[in-house]
Amino acid sequence: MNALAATNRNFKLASRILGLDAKLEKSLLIPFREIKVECTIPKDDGTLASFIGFRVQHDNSRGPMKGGIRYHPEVDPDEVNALAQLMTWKTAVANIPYGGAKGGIGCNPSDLSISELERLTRVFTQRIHDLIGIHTDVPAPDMGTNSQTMAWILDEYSKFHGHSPAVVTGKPIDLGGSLGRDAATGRGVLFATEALLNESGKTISGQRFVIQGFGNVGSWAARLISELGGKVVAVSDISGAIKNKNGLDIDSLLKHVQENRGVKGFHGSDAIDSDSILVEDCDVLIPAALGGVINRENANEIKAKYIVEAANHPTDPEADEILKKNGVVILPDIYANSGGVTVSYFEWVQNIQGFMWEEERVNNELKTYMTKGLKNVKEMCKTHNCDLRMGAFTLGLNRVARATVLRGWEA
Ligand SMILES: NC(=O)C1=CN([C@@H]2O[C@H](COP(=O)(O)OP(=O)(O)OC[C@H]3O[C@@H](n4cnc5c(N)ncnc54)[C@H](O)[C@@H]3O)[C@@H](O)[C@H]2O)C=CC1
Ligand SMILES: O=C(O)CCC(=O)C(=O)O
Repeated sequence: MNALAATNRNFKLASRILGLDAKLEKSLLIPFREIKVECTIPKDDGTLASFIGFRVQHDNSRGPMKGGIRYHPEVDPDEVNALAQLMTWKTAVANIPYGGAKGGIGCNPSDLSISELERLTRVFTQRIHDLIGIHTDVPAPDMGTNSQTMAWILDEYSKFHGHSPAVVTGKPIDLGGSLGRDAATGRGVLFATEALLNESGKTISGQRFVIQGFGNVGSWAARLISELGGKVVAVSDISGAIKNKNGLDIDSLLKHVQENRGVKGFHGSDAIDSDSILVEDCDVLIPAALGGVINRENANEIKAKYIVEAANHPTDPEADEILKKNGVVILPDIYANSGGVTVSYFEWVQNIQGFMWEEERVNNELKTYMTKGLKNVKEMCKTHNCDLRMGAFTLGLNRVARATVLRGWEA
């Protein structure tokens, strides 16, 4: 199922559970604004290359719209729409004062040089600069982008609007980034997993983890899990998949990835088929790469007892049903990966205050938000007798619906 159809389906299920009025439901579903821009750059060899950039601003009833920018060949309008909508529910689940947005450029960043990426980012920023802003829409990194990308956006935006560090988050520390933002999504995944396991008397240590994706989110999750004694038994990235049933040495793997640009060929492991990563034997499966990877084709083969959705929309609704029947517990994306946007919020607050927090404060506040988030989601599950995904969706929708109704529609 396509990402937007899947997201809309979850939205509608949650809306029915809450008994939302049909007109309010329609108003919440339609995005506030969809932007599509042409970005042409000269390549290093002098030839021209054209790309399409998107920014979908889904909802701003609870505050400025917030969400990452993705550089990936599969970026398309439906996917960006779905991701923007998910950001609206995610910021509401986290209870931070934002709405939702997402952007992206259909490109393969590994085919572009650093200077080509810089030109592309600057052209994209020129096209959208008057539609983003500190109190309107605040971008951040996502797949294929990083703190350097945010630095270029900050610089280009500031040419039009004056020095504006709070216009993006996830930027380098030297430009007003927050300590702890780089690790925040992975750390949030760790806190979420810990909170879930603790409910049944389990801890990270002693559990076996499989992680799909070894970029920002997957590698930080792996590092923090192994620091707490969790065994990461298999990981994959675009280069391939590897396994060691006794647990991978994550510190050595991080060095290997830096030197070889991928997990493939890591000496302390055996190579496995990339497609089999999701069905490897483990206690906790963490998808931390693309959307839609858990679907009706592989759901019945999944051996994990828990799935913690570090990626956005990794699980198709059809797979959700199969996994529920098989007793697999899923921590949904709009809660499980909210650590990134939560620390983005701390970064924005620090920029506005002009006061930098210690990393310990950032991490402690993040733990408080993640723990409270699960408690709030579970309360909704109890009230509406539903699973964790619907608990999170009803929590997010209810908060956004209340804000929308309170603001009213007077023209
Ligand atoms: N960066 C952030 O703060 C947040 C990211 N996310 C989500 O987490 C996921 C990962 O994002 P990042 O780590 O930031 O991206 P990244 O670009 O740093 O890393 C992506 C990783 O996925 C791997 N990958 C790509 N295609 C793959 C495939 N077909 N099979 C296996 N691995 C593949 C890449 O090789 C890389 O290791 C995305 O779904 C993103 O939307 C969610 C919340 C916040
Ligand atoms: O940090 C942010 O503002 C957004 C991160 C993001 O794109 C996401 O949570 O999917």
